[in-house]
Amino acid sequence: MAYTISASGLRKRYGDVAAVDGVSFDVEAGEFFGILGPNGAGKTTVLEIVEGLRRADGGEVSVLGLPPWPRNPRLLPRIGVQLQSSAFFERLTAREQLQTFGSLYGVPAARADAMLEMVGLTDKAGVQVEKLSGGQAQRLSIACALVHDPELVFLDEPTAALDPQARRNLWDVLAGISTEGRTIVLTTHHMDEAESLCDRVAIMDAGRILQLGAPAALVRGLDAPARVSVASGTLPVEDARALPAADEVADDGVSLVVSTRDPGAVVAALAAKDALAGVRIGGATLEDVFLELTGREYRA
Ligand SMILES: Nc1ncnc2c1ncn2[C@@H]1O[C@H](COP(=O)(O)OP(=O)(O)OP(=O)(O)O)[C@@H](O)[C@H]1O
Repeated sequence: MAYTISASGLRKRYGDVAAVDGVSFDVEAGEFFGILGPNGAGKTTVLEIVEGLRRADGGEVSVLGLPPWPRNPRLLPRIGVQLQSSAFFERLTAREQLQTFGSLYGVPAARADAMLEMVGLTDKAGVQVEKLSGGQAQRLSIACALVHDPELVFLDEPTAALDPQARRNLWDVLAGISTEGRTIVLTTHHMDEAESLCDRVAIMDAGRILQLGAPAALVRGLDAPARVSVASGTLPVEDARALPAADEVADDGVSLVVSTRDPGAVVAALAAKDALAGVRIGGATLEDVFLELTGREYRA
């Protein structure tokens, strides 16, 4: 099968730092693919190599069947790139900014308004870019990356520095653009973002891919216990330890948390004791996968 992106054995070194240390992955057409990892993991460097912005020291990469390096003009109309720091013309309005980008690709000026609507910025069409909020500017930069209707889109930490609500709004936009067979590659250091948006994720750390797969498959592969929590003081810790199917119990003064492989049995036993105040049940997450892989807390 012809992959939209095929990378094998990519390497890039900056002085003593092996920023990318043998990275291989394939992305299928129409996939929403995430590269997930903490700061400095090498995500941006991988993306830049694939985009044709940076030359690898070693390895092979093909994008839409073509080598991206040396910079390949035939690829440019087919890919959209949203960089971490967007270079806007600050005095232009949001609409003018999009029209300017679009004109580089021969896109009709009218498309600017359709793009503004897609990212929820119609009411900001006449506002100068320098007056947009961080979240609005991020949405505009995504619209700029999409103005020429590329079949493959790269988004480098599109929700960085956004508040939780703006992040959620942007997730809706990103889920929306992942249609019509478009392929999206996104880097993020938010586990929940990758879990919610991506068909498959590559978890990177220190220049390597540690694990690659569908988020749910990675989490299921862990076979990690679920956590049932109730408000602290709802029942004594000793009683919680005696519950059927309780593996571990911890009480931090706010919540009493029972780790278990059988959350149904724990909840039923708590119900029988009338001890369900503030009950919550949580399964393992990608964060647990990262912890398992690296033996340490995730450092975003
Ligand atoms: N132009 C450069 N010159 C020297 N070192 C660099 C350069 N770009 C990146 N590095 C180093 O390479 C490593 C990987 O950086 P990279 O930006 O690819 O990571 P990242 O996962 O994208 O991080 P972040 O989440 O902070 O963007 C880091 O140690 C970084 O300091």
